[in-house]
Amino acid sequence: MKNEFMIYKLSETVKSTCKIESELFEKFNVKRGLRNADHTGVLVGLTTVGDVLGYERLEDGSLQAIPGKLLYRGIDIDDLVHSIQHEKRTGFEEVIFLLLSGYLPDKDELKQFSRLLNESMALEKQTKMSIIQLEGQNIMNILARTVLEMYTYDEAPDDTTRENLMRQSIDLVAKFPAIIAYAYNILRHSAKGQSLHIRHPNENFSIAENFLYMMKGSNGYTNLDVRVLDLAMIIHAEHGGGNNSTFTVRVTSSTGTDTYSSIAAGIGSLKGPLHGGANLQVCSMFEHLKEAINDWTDVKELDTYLAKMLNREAYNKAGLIYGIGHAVYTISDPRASLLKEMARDLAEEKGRQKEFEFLQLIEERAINAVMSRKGSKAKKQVCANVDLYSGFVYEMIGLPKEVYTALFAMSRIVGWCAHRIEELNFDDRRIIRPAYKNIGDFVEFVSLKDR
Ligand SMILES: CC(=O)SCCNC(=O)CCNC(=O)[C@H](O)C(C)(C)COP(=O)(O)OP(=O)(O)OC[C@H]1O[C@@H](n2cnc3c(N)ncnc32)[C@H](O)[C@@H]1OP(=O)(O)O
Ligand SMILES: O=C([O-])CC(=O)C(=O)O
Repeated sequence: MKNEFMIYKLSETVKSTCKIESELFEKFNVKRGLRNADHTGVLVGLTTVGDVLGYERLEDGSLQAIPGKLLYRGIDIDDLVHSIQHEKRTGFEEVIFLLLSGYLPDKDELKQFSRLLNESMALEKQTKMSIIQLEGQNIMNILARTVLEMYTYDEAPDDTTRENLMRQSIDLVAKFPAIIAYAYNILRHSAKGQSLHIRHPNENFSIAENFLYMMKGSNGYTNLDVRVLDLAMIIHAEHGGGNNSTFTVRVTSSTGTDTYSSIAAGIGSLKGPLHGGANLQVCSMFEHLKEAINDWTDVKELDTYLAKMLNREAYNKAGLIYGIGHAVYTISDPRASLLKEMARDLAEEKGRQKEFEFLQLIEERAINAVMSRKGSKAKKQVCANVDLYSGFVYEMIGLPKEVYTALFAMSRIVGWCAHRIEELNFDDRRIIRPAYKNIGDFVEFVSLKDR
């Protein structure tokens, strides 16, 4: 038997071994996707890091949809972003401080903390060499592998004391930009034959500026690009304990494993097209719709096409419209609204209003398409999520699509670390270990000679 046939034969068995009747989930009261019947999440933990609000529970137990709110250590991100924007400065460093420590730094603390971050940004020679050797296509996989390798260069990799966790967290947050920028430059060099630049991070730059500098060199970006990237990073930094990647970090942390193993698992989760990888999916979908729709203002033409997409007849036949829908948010995702504001302003500046307006129309008609498809059975309102406008914003500041999901990781590493520290430091903590009911039959063992 050829190896291919053996693989085919084994994979055919999956048809029956993975078949689980839908009714059984209800019969055994299984919360599919850890979700209650009304689509709200099953409560599995308590946190003080972030809060994600999309609905209110009324006294009679029913749900009331509300405009989305996101709090970082109790502070509304709308307020954080708007005040930093108003002051025309960068603020990611103070958000890192806030999320890791629980309070906003004063001027001296921020200065010292920023210096500590800057001093930790450069990569070890060995790490640089192994990124060069990897030269892979997917930067998320290179990031995960590099993080796992950082274990080797850490003198106390398995130490889970508070101080060591904080040191490792700061180190990871500081090093992600260089890992991602180097991985991209090596990819560009090997895949597109362009000159290879490995720029040393500048100790006087913010994280956002350092990333742009390491990606593109000092003449490759403007002050506005730095501020836009900084705000986008603030917006993506944290999203409660229940989002798939943070929960993955909390689940793995609950075993007491090392920081690098746990963060690499979070990166793997974030890469998925239903989670952080959706920002890349939105870009491909937007490119596709720009081609497929003749008149970008024709609502009927777009509606017909979106209905085909939901019917699995068009685009990638997944039946999804990327950048739409959220497990918690109903009326709006506050981050999508902030990114949309940024996209509108940038589009005006860069003369790309037509594309912005088309994306905005896609948002409106896609929400309508998903809701109409559900009709009276719709349990929940859908809205645009954080991934709908982020890629368009990144593209307008000249960043290549290969780094979009990695940029999400470059921000969310902060939330992951804050949650890991919490998971390992509250009293009465316990390994996370839910249950799966086995619905298979009991089978008698048959010895090899009798099979
Ligand atoms: C950073 C982030 O992770 S943000 C999310 C990024 N992901 C995407 O943009 C991918 C597209 N969106 C989706 O797949 C989903 O909306 C998710 C995965 C984000 C959330 O999924 P869920 O929590 O299961 O959504 P929710 O419970 O609100 O589902 C409501 C219904 O609308 C449907 N729906 C929700 N979003 C979409 C969508 N974008 N396209 C088609 N149908 C959708 C769901 O299939 C569900 O149908 P069902 O009741 O028959 O199961
Ligand atoms: O909360 C979620 O399920 C996904 C999300 O938006 C995020 O992690 O930013």
